[in-house]
Amino acid sequence: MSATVTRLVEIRGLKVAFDGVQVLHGIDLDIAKGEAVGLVGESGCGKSVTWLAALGLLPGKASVAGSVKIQGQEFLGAPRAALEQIRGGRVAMIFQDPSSSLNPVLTIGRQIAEALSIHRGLRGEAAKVEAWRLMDMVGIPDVRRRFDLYPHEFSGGQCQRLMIAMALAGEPDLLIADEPTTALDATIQAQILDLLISLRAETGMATVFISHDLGAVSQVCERVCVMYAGRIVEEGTVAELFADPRHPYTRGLFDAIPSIDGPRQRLIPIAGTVPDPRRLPKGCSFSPRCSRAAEACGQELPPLVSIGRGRRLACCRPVPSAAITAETRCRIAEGMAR
Ligand SMILES: Nc1ncnc2c1ncn2[C@@H]1O[C@H](COP(=O)(O)OP(=O)(O)OP(=O)(O)O)[C@@H](O)[C@H]1O
Repeated sequence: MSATVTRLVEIRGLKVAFDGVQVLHGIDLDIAKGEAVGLVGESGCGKSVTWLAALGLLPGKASVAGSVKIQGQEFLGAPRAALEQIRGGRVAMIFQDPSSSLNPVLTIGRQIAEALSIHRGLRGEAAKVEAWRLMDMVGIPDVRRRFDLYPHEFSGGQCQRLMIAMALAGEPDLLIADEPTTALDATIQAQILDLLISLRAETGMATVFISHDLGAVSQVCERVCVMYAGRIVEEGTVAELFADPRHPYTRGLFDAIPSIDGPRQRLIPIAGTVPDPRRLPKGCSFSPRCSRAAEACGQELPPLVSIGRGRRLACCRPVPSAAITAETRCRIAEGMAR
């Protein structure tokens, strides 16, 4: 975990339930200033809910407990006005489908200018000039003309760039990018990843990158948290985790990366599916799918414990370090290089 002095976000014991069904079981997570952290795991593991809960964006039926401090200020249960001031300002979030977040009946320029007015008090010509600068910064060509276009006049990749421009309007300390490239084709995905990397270098903002794609995470992030069934099960720097994944689930995610090397290497999907939060198995939630599970794994829930500086693991029978096969290493290297 990061030193207190550089801590931007401190999440402790974050729990979420919908209609009495618990989907998040006590997340502890720190983000340091300027750091890029990836959250990976299969669909339904709780990656999005973690951040929607942290930012007070879940629907009213959700019950949320724990503590979320951003720059030392408690976020959970804070008055609505305080939340709104921080959201979109010091903390911004972008989503998978930019077209659903952009207003189709307002020009792009007006939407960015509005964000600048709310978060930085800019109006008129000053807002326009700053909007041009932001559009240019995210790689939109011919910004003066395009300022007056509507969202449908931009491609999917450009709409994601524009969403990022709007997110930057509040000069955020933290950008949460929830599957920002999933809806885009491979070439555009790579361009958006490059953009996120260069913007972080330029602005110094911290980034949380939520993704199924371990390769993309390795490009954008320094640290990764692997989530399963509403819990963090493994955490480490990209270098450590990719060289030595200890949780059988993390290892399974690596084995399930499609190989670009054709049929010579088989993709090995993780057997079974993420459990329904209403019917979580006893003990370790991953144990019914785990090839290493022993009897004890179905009895006791392994706590998330530190196994080294910045490294955490929740597993009774971790993969021995030496057990990573050459084939898995090859997949990992391919994933990182992509
Ligand atoms: N509004 C909601 N009402 C009820 N259950 C919800 C709601 N939002 C999320 N959930 C449940 O919470 C759990 C975690 O969902 P979440 O969206 O965080 O998963 P995820 O890991 O982000 O998956 P994906 O990659 O598909 O977005 C899932 O079981 C999901 O069905």
